[in-house]
Amino acid sequence: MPKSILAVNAGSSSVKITFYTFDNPPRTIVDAAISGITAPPSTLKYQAGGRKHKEELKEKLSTAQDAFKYLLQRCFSDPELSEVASADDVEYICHRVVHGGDYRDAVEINDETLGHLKGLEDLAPLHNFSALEIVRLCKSELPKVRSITFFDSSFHQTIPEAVRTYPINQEIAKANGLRKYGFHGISYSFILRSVAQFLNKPVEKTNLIVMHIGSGASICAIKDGKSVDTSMGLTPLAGLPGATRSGSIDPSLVFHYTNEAGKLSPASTSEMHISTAEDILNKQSGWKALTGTTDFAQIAVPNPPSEAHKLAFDIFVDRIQGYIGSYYVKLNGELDGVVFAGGIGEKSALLRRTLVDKCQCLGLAIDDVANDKGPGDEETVKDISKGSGKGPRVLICQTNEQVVGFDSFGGKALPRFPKSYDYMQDTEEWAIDAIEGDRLGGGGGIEVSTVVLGPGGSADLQASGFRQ
Ligand SMILES: Nc1ncnc2c1ncn2[C@@H]1O[C@H](COP(=O)(O)OP(=O)(O)O)[C@@H](O)[C@H]1O
Ligand SMILES: CC(=O)OP(=O)(O)O
Ligand SMILES: [Mg+2]
Repeated sequence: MPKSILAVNAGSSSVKITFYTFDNPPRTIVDAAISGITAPPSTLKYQAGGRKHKEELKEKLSTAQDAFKYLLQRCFSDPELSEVASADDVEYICHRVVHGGDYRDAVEINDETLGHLKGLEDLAPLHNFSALEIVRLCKSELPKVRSITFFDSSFHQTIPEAVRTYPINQEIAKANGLRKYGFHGISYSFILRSVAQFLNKPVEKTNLIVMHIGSGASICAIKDGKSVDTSMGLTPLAGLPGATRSGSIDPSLVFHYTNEAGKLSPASTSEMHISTAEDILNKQSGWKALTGTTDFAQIAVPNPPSEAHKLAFDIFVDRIQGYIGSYYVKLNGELDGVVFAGGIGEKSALLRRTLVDKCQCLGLAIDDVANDKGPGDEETVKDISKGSGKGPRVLICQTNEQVVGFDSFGGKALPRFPKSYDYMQDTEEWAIDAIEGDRLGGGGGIEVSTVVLGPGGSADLQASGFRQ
């Protein structure tokens, strides 16, 4: 029986896994997620074929590793899932890792790469630690399955030097890797391809301002298909506020907030170190600190339940508006579209309308009916602009961080795809572009093997190829 690909997305409080077939396009075999790991009881969502299931779990799952083991067992023991009955049915495990440091491409896990990634753990403690715990678990307990890590930061390697450099002592900055990295890149890469295809434009001629706004929120300026700036920085804390994150603040604020700022937080473990300041700004700020809820659906309502809820909404709108203005100028006003994505971006019609109204001077306008309706289940990109096509489009994109792009896995042949380049001739133009693209590190004489997982219906393998 052909083997499957397992995609894993370990967040700070949730773990999501999806098994895909190797078909073209790939079929989702099963989608399973556990949320609320840090705030029990945990909730399981499970979807396989036509079966959908949600339950509160009695089991105490306090770490991402526990949640991953539980999910894996649940899938392997499902009698209706003959395709994934054990680890023998899995060829690759593709992990979303938020911080990839200087890695431009996805990497296969071995002792060397794992050692390097361990060195980055402290830079994204809320994210990398849980992802790498799962990578380590896979390495020890599923040793025959190859693990490949895909980085949120890779997409932003194109950010120019003046944008990514902090004006601090450069020797110290270089020695410690202190620069802007940017995150949510797996999502931005999916959105870029989906939107370019939707607008019928080549990726490398597409200019967008994209918002990935969920419980972690960021915004990205994309010029000619490349990230030129993004709001997150050295860590995912910078930029926009989020469910529990402050976003950008005056850095000296922490020393006025508490004189314990530099001490280790009680949340630290022997392997994971978080300072008190990091803990406060990452986990005890944002909507939660302002309103008591981390659920933006309770904040983005026409009649907010309190002044604090209204303030939280206004703060978010203000910060996003500031970035849109700045990025519009950075893109020289040459903008194809403004894209809303992520849990809030995809679901909050109120936030979209408020923001677009505030950005009217840039030529943005929204169609209220289309905006209120939002995208259908199968609609990856939806145009909600008003007017006949003049001015930048206002779009919603239902992003997908599970469908990681193998396109950046340059320089290594994936044995499951020993197909010739011909295999791709009938695929979408953009997929071929991606194979040819410079981010692949491909080109004359270098062996490149690529599987581009991209948009289109239910999110999908668009092409696979192999080139000498
Ligand atoms: N209808 C809605 N209006 C506003 N926010 C919403 C709505 N539905 C969900 N959300 C918010 O989306 C966020 C989750 O976004 P998501 O991108 O899925 O999260 P994560 O960053 O955890 O991956 C939560 O803050 C949730 O409250
Ligand atoms: C990078 C980041 O903030 O990720 P998430 O939105 O999943 O927390
Ligand atoms: Mg997210």
